[in-house]
Amino acid sequence: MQSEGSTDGRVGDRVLVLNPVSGSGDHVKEVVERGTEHGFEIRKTEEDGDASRLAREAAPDADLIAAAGGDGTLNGVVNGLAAAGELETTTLAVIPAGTGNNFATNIGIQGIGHAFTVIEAGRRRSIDVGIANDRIFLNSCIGGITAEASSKTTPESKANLGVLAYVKNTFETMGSFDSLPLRVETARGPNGERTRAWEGRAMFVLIGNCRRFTGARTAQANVEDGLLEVTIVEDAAATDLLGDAAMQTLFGRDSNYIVRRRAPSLAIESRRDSVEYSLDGEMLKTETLRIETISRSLRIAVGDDYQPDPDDGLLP
Ligand SMILES: Nc1ncnc2c1ncn2[C@@H]1O[C@H](COP(=O)(O)OP(=O)(O)OP(=O)(O)O)[C@@H](O)[C@H]1O
Repeated sequence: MQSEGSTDGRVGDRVLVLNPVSGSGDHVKEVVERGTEHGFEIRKTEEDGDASRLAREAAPDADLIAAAGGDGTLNGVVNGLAAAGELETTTLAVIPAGTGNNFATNIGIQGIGHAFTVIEAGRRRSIDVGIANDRIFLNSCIGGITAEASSKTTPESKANLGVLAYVKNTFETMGSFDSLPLRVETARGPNGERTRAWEGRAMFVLIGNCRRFTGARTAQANVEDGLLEVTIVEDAAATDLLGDAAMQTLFGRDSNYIVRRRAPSLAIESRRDSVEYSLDGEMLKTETLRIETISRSLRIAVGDDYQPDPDDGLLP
């Protein structure tokens, strides 16, 4: 671990966890300069797992932890806060320095400079986080995406399409895709009684905490309602899934292949082998996945464009 901006070796009130290789890797100088100016102690990640470890170590003493990197770095930092038991007591700031920066966009943060303006002057909100088995996700948990496809997604494609890029990429890299025999049980009430079940062959299961995947009126879901947006993409072997138009058909509001639910918790069971899930881009392999939200549990600095209820005032 390298540390900059520290005067006495103790963790300061403000700690910035910096991934120096995320995105195109040209953000380091600006983040270090601005971070130091704003009183942050800077800790750079050196390998996988560092974002979580550094955040966990810093959380007991820090009031504010900033994550500079992409969605993966942010995911690590939030998991570190949770591991330290400081999810609700340490404020998180997001400095977008990744490829897609999906989460930063969702909370109204438009760039590195803007992130520091938000840190000093922006609102604080308490938002929901998702937990899949014992791991936290902020944006999404996606089943049916392989690590191979995830790693081959190009930066351009990620920036333009977000999660759809992963879906499209899976088809492009694999040629064909063996759908997953799954049972998905969603709960209706917050106390977890599972009331609805779907069973069949799914190509993908997408669980969104704060981002609408498709057919969306807005780019952001409600991140303070204690609900997850569940989208099951049923096997559609006959469809040509490679074109953008076909993707639109597949994900459009009226598609026959899509099952949509909103639920505070759910369980996904594989009827065959383990399934690979992507949690904000970080992979997890398991046969059974239990997912729930912890409502309004993460205190976070948000930009002016962030809307607590993005549907408010829109026609149904
Ligand atoms: N110093 C480092 N050298 C190499 N890899 C690193 C280093 N620090 C972190 N990593 C790796 O970076 C990955 C996280 O990257 P991150 O998701 O933040 O950026 P990105 O992929 O460019 O952006 P996005 O997820 O927004 O598309 C983690 O898998 C982690 O293992």
